[in-house]
Amino acid sequence: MLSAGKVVCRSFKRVCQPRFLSTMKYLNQTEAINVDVELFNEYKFSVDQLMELAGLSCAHAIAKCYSAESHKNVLVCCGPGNNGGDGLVCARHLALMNYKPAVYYPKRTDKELYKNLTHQCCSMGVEIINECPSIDQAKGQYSLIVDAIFGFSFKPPVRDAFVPILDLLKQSGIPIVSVDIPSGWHVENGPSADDIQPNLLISLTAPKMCARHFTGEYHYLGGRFVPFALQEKYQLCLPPYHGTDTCVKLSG
Ligand SMILES: NC(=O)C1=CN([C@@H]2O[C@H](COP(=O)(O)OP(=O)(O)OC[C@H]3O[C@@H](n4cnc5c(N)ncnc54)[C@H](O)[C@@H]3O)[C@@H](O)[C@H]2O)[C@H](O)CC1
Ligand SMILES: [K+]
Repeated sequence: MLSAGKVVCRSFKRVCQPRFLSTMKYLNQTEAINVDVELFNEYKFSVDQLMELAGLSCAHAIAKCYSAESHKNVLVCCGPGNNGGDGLVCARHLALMNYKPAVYYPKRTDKELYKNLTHQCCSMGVEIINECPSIDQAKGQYSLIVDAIFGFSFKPPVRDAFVPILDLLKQSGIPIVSVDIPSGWHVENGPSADDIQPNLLISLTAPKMCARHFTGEYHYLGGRFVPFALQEKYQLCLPPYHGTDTCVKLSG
């Protein structure tokens, strides 16, 4: 018999502790890529579908930690891959939730999906800035920075084009929200000494191994789209989402 507060993860043979932190799986880079590939190839999700849910869950996690009243002006930094796409979606939803996001998207991906996401942001009045702001400019204009630069496909070291924006994140002192992976961190081994230190980490699908090194204020899980059979196959032992929530607090 189970003691109070313990829960069997659906049909797993494992018992998860309250808040699931002790048994929840932290994926290595290959596992993260494999789950992603299965979602697309076996379950036939399109990238647009998952990106929309991922980006929406990020906007919701941000709203739970930083209100639009206290953190209205948000700089959303978008990288060249799907992590950057999550950032574009997140920016659009933040705008709908009464934040005033601005997007910095230095290496734009030449694909229809990314062009459409950028177009949607522009059409909804989200400012797209072309120059990396200086530290003083950023401090004067933004109270929150969303880091959607690199996700689970990042391979160190950071290439030159992204050094200025990562330096800004390291040096401005503005609270950082990292989408899935704190950019620049090794996906499995975590940060080196001078890497960014986000205040909020939003892991998507399931946390990656680097999240064990996260010491910031809030850790959330988003991307509520993983079919139960896939959760079982990878023994993810995810925490239960509450009601209709798109994200769930892991710590903070
Ligand atoms: N199933 C899911 O969990 C979903 C996750 N989503 C998000 O997608 C990213 C992973 O996306 P992917 O396109 O595979 O990779 P990245 O965004 O991490 O970036 C690839 C991009 O970055 C370039 N790059 C890699 N290393 C470097 C480097 N050292 N310097 C500069 N540039 C680098 C590379 O060339 C590519 O252009 C995941 O984390 C989630 O955020 C989906 O949105 C939904 C499904
Ligand atoms: K990121």
